[in-house]
Amino acid sequence: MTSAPRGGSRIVRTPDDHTLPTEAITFDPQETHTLFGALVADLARKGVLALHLASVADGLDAPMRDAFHRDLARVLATGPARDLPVEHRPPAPTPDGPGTVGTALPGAGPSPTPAARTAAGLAPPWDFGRMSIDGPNAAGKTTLMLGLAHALGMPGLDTGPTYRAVAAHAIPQGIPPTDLAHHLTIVIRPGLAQRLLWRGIDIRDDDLFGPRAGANIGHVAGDPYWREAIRDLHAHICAQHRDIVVVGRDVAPTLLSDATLNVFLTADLPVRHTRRELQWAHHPERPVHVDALTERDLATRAWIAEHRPQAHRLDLDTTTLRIDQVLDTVVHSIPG
Ligand SMILES: Nc1ncnc2c1ncn2[C@@H]1O[C@H](COP(=O)(O)OP(=O)(O)O)[C@@H](O)[C@H]1O
Ligand SMILES: Nc1ccn([C@H]2C[C@H](O)[C@@H](COP(=O)(O)OP(=O)(O)O)O2)c(=O)n1
Repeated sequence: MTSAPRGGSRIVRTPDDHTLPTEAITFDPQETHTLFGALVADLARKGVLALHLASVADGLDAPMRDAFHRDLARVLATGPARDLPVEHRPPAPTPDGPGTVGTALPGAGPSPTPAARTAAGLAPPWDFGRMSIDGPNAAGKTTLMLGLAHALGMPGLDTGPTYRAVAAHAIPQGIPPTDLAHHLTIVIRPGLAQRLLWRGIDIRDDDLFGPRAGANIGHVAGDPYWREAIRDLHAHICAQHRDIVVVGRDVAPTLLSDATLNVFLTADLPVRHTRRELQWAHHPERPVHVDALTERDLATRAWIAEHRPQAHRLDLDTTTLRIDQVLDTVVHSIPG
């Protein structure tokens, strides 16, 4: 299949050794050099600090890391960001430090301003703004979010797992929608995968994709009270971030109607089905469930087309695109 990743999956270890999903970031080693060259050039043009670029390379194996640093050094030597320092590891965010934002985590607070973050060496001097990624299941939304978040040093919020957490925990425990924020904590940090905690304890992926979640997810997604409670929780997080990437099914119309970029991502149904099959190849207990575009997907797509100016929207069919090509296309579509 042409759209299948050719380079194989790699585990990417983030600075605090949090491991991103193996399937999240896939590179074709043959094309690594040009991939990084193009990506780095574009990011450098936009003034991203080298330390964030360097963090992309932290988990790569040696040849790929070398290729990345060669590209980075070349771009920094010749490009607009040549005066910026090259550091190879960003300071690891601490649980209550300025890189952490949660909803109910003790000590968590709003992001500092970009200027304060730049002064602390934590963030790019350039705001990417808020970006949304909507689309049907297995279109590659979460993968794109992780790529953008990791490459740009931005926090990423995946809204789907909140629906799953409600289905796995709140519904079986009889928690009403109005109490959700007392029980569920969402922690997002620049460049790192998000954490969901139920009453302070990390929720395992096996719970999010387990039979209880599967049995209740349809009810949660179809219940306007739950949708409102979940949306409020996510809106609270979005309000704390000037730059963030948010993934879901209706993020553009309900959460980020004035985003820097609203992306609608899709791919043909058989391709999405194959992607999910590959993704769950080592999890035979997880159902491979891929739908045609739902009414909600179509409504979101239509909303973006109707309400967002051309510079702020991207409708991308990824059927024949590799992950790195999707990431590259989106990075090049960020206005500014
Ligand atoms: N462009 C692509 N080509 C091939 N595989 C992809 C592509 N984008 C994502 N994938 C793979 O497809 C699977 C589903 O992607 P995911 O990001 O979880 O989709 P979504 O969040 O839209 O449900 C993952 O295993 C991912 O690695
Ligand atoms: N913004 C959102 C995010 C997810 N949902 C729904 C859609 C799915 O049924 C569940 C789980 O989301 P998830 O992102 O895991 O979806 P898939 O497994 O890709 O179908 O939540 C939603 O209705 N609105």
